[in-house]
This record gives sequence, C-alpha cells and structure tokens, in this order.
Amino acid sequence: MTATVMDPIKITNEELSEEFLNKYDTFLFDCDGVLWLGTHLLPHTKEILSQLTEMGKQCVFVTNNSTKSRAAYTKKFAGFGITVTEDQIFTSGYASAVYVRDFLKLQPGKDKIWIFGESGISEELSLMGFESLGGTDPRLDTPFNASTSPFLANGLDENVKCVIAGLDNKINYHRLAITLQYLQKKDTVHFVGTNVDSTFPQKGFTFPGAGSMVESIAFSSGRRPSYCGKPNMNMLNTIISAKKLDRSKCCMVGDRLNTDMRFGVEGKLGGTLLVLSGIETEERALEASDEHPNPKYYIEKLGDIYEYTH
Ligand SMILES: O=C(O)COP(=O)(O)O
Ligand SMILES: [Mg+2]
Repeated sequence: MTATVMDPIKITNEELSEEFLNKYDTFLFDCDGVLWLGTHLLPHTKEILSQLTEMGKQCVFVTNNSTKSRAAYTKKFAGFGITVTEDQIFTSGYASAVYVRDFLKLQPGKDKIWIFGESGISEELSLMGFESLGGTDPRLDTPFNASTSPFLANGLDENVKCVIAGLDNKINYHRLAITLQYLQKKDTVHFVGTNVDSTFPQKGFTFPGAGSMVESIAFSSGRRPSYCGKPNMNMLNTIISAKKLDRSKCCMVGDRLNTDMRFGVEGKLGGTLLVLSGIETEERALEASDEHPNPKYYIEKLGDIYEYTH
C-alpha cells in the first residue's frame, strides 16, 4: 500500500462518528450498496436516516440505477418504511432525460428517443413530454429475426434523435440489434449512456452493471456515449441548484470509487464517505491510483454510524 497525500480516515468509534456528522449539513446518498442490496435493506439504514433528519440534516439520494423512476423510488423507500419525497431523489435516468432536454435541446412532442433499458428512463422522459420507443416494449422480448422484427418492417423511425442506454435485465440480441441500427445513424442520432458502473451489487453476488451493457453497444457501434450519471458534473450541478446546496457543507456517501467518490471530489464537495458494504474493499479505498480518488472517510457500512452513536 502506498500512502496517499491525505490518508482516508476509517470511522471505527463514537468520537469519529460525531466528528463526521458534525462536519456536514447535507448528505448525498448513493443507494445500491449503501442503503440496500436489491431488496435487502442494509442494517440500521432506517435508523441512521431518521437520526440525520432529527439532527436537522438534509438527505438527498443520488443513484446511478436507471431501472426505476424517481416516483418508483419513493415507493421502494416506503416499502422499507422510510419516508422520502420525490424531490429528494435523483437517478441517472432522470439525469439522462434532463441532458436530452436541456443540453441536446431535443424537442418534446417532435423528437423521439430510442431506449435500451428499463422503465425508469421512459417514465422520466414521458414526464417531460418525450415519446420513447424500445425499452420495455414486449415485442423486443422475442428472439431476433431481421425479416420479422416489427422494428425493421417499416424502416427506422426518422424522428428518433437519441439513443439512451442503461441497465436492462432483459438484455437480448433483439434489443442490441435494433439499438445498433439507430446508432448507425451517426449524423442524426445522439448516444447517451445512463451510467458507467461496470458491476451491480446484490446480496451475496456482484452482477453486470449498466456500463457493461452500454460499452457493448459502444463497441458494436464504434461510438462513445455521453454518460449522464455520477460522476458527471451536470448531474451534480442539477442537484446543487435544485436544492440550493453549499458544496463545502455536503458529503457524498457511496460504495464505488470511480463514480461516487469521483463525483464528490471533482464536484468539490466538503467530504466523501466510502462504505465497504457494496463494491469496494478496504485495500482499494487506501490504494493510490490515477484511476480514481481516495475517500476522505470510510466505514464498513453506513449503519455503523448509528451503532457507534447509540
Ligand atoms: O445501478 C447502478 O449501477 C448503481 O446504482 P447506485 O448509484 O445506487 O449504486
Ligand atoms: Mg452504489
């Protein structure tokens, strides 16, 4: 292990927990690997979130998971008995929709978007008035056949001006094949990736993440996507201005170095906390690398802060 300029501090007791909590007003929480692993809520997640609210801290949830919309996330939180409002949630699907509208300046009602991904992308686009194609359309579930695919029968839709690609647990050749057709229209169709995460943490397993799918599409098309989720600064800027945050009083809490910790460091937030309940290990948290920054603090799991202070 090589010592870094500022060695990450491991939170292991009450004193360090108090020091950490007192430093920040707002906590930006990543979700997968921090709060939960799929349908499994990590220990004391509910308690630490209540504790922060009681202390007058603001909690914002910033997930690269594009499979659910912000509305669907409030339901997921509610299912765990945690009350969260939609305006506290930012997803990479929402960030991608904002990018298409505000940066690419596509026109709702006129320009359409082809989706490789789940309903969290189409729902956000639809709220902005955009029509999307592909995504969860059940006709894509059928095995691909170029002469019978309904997506090729009448030619490609000329109004499609962008492909958004993200995590899709129904990934198959039909979806890959039609997505590639749109991406081959290089002059008229933009290419957006929701997030770069190579893997996706679940209880007891690590599965392929959105980045593994988006990069497969990038490879076949020979194009590079614009990634919109963490660590993209457009996403952070959207959050900072929507919630009127003072960066120096914010702490990004996440389980991945190249997305969450980079988001916090490049966004010049006051601090970063890496949890070891998801993707990364203690060795990785401490290693000096050009690929990713080190966190300011790290801890085995988020709920330990609650345990140390009770
Ligand atoms: O779904 C992903 O790839 C990661 O989601 P997360 O940002 O909540 O960890
Ligand atoms: Mg995560």
